[in-house]
Amino acid sequence: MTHREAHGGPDHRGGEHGAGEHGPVTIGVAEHRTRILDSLSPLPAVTVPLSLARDRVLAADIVALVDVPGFENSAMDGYALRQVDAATATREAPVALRVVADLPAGSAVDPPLGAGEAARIMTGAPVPHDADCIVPVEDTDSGTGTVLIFRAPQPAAHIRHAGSDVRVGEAVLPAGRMLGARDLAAAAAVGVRDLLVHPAPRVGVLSTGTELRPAGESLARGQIHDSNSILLAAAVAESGGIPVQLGSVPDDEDALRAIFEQNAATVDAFITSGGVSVGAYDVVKAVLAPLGVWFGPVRMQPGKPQGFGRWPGTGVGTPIFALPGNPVSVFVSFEEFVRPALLAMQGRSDVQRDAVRGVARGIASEGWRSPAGRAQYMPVVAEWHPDGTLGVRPASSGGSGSYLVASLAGANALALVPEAVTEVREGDVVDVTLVP
Ligand SMILES: Nc1nc2c(c(=O)[nH]1)N[C@H]1C(S)=C(S)[C@@H](COP(=O)(O)OP(=O)(O)OC[C@H]3O[C@@H](n4cnc5c(N)ncnc54)[C@H](O)[C@@H]3O)O[C@H]1N2
Ligand code: MOO
Repeated sequence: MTHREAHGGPDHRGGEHGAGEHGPVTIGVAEHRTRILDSLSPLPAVTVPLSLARDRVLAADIVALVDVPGFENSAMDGYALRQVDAATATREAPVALRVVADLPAGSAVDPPLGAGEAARIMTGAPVPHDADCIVPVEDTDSGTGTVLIFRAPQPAAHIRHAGSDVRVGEAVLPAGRMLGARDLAAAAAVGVRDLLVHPAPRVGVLSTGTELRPAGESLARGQIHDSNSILLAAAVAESGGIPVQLGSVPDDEDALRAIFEQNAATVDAFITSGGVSVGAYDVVKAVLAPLGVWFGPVRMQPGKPQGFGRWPGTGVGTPIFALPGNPVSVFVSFEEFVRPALLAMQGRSDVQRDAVRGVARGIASEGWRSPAGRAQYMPVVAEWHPDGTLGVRPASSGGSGSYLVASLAGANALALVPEAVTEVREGDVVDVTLVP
């Protein structure tokens, strides 16, 4: 089956200085993200115990401090013996050997074995130097004084050799790796206790708006529940950061300034929402723009008004992501700018999610519209169809409306409609990013 690419309308405008519907639009999504990433470095590495290293990124290569296995040991519960002593053994004509030692895992004993002698041995116990094979207990009568061997062993059977997994000094984990369960197990096995990693960024999350009330509180006319700080804190945690809830401030410049001042020394970044557009009460912009924080429209929908810069302080200052107030805009902005930035601060190089190809399906015949000259991020439901294609349809009949916060929860992906494309029709192919 072939599908059309989603297509541009006659009025499409792209390019560095294309115009959106509401005045000049001068910067694209990729350029804004690149500027952010270029201005950030991984947080200085710290030493942590293995128990605190999961999901952290290694800042230095790990090499083995010990051989793994550290010594020749048995792969089976059974008997350690000399292979020549049991070379003729069959079930009909078993070989009898004298059991001269009993070796559980952890035993330090190295019993001498003479001709016709065996040691009972458990999985993981060191193989006596005089033995050259293990006979599994299933091939014996399990005797403790004398044992009958029912099957001739192969040379070196069931022995795990020292260093056969990794040798002292060999590379085990490279710097830059995000540590998962298997990595931590490997580090522990090769003798490492503490690791040098990039720490989790502490991220101050702040909502702005006099209309905001905490979740669950009753609302007077004009008031809404603050959902952005809830979304952002959870998204920070999902991205490996430590959210620090700084609450919500009314549209008051002094109150906002005080929050930045009080917290700049103890967080690695701030994320604000609201107050960045062109309204009369856009306090975030009012407080930060004079300090050199960049504000401007990005060619995207939703998420057009963006700010990024630093709160001045020690060193280069504390990065601030000033996101627009609309909840869907907040989510899309986090995905496109903040998440990559937080991953980069953690030392990750793979900071963007992979896109997959989807096919617009089950959408009204007129399709969905996308603004000319802005990349559209449409919250969609993406699901596999029996023909093997990934079907994609908007999660809400309201499309990419940036206030549709409840419907956003029903999406499992964002469809990316390029700047030049003004309409997506049934059957069109679109890029899709699956989101948590
Ligand atoms: N004349 C213009 N008006 C607007 C423009 C424009 O270009 N010209 N852009 C629109 C776009 S696009 C967006 S996005 C918003 C961004 O505005 P702000 O960042 O200044 O955000 P606010 O005005 O403070 O809030 C917008 C919207 O979001 C709601 N909100 C705010 N904070 C929260 C929160 N914590 N939880 C839930 N909802 C929140 C707020 O009540 C507003 O409804 O500007 C457009 N206007
Ligand atoms: O760009 Mo605004 O973020 O659409 O609602």
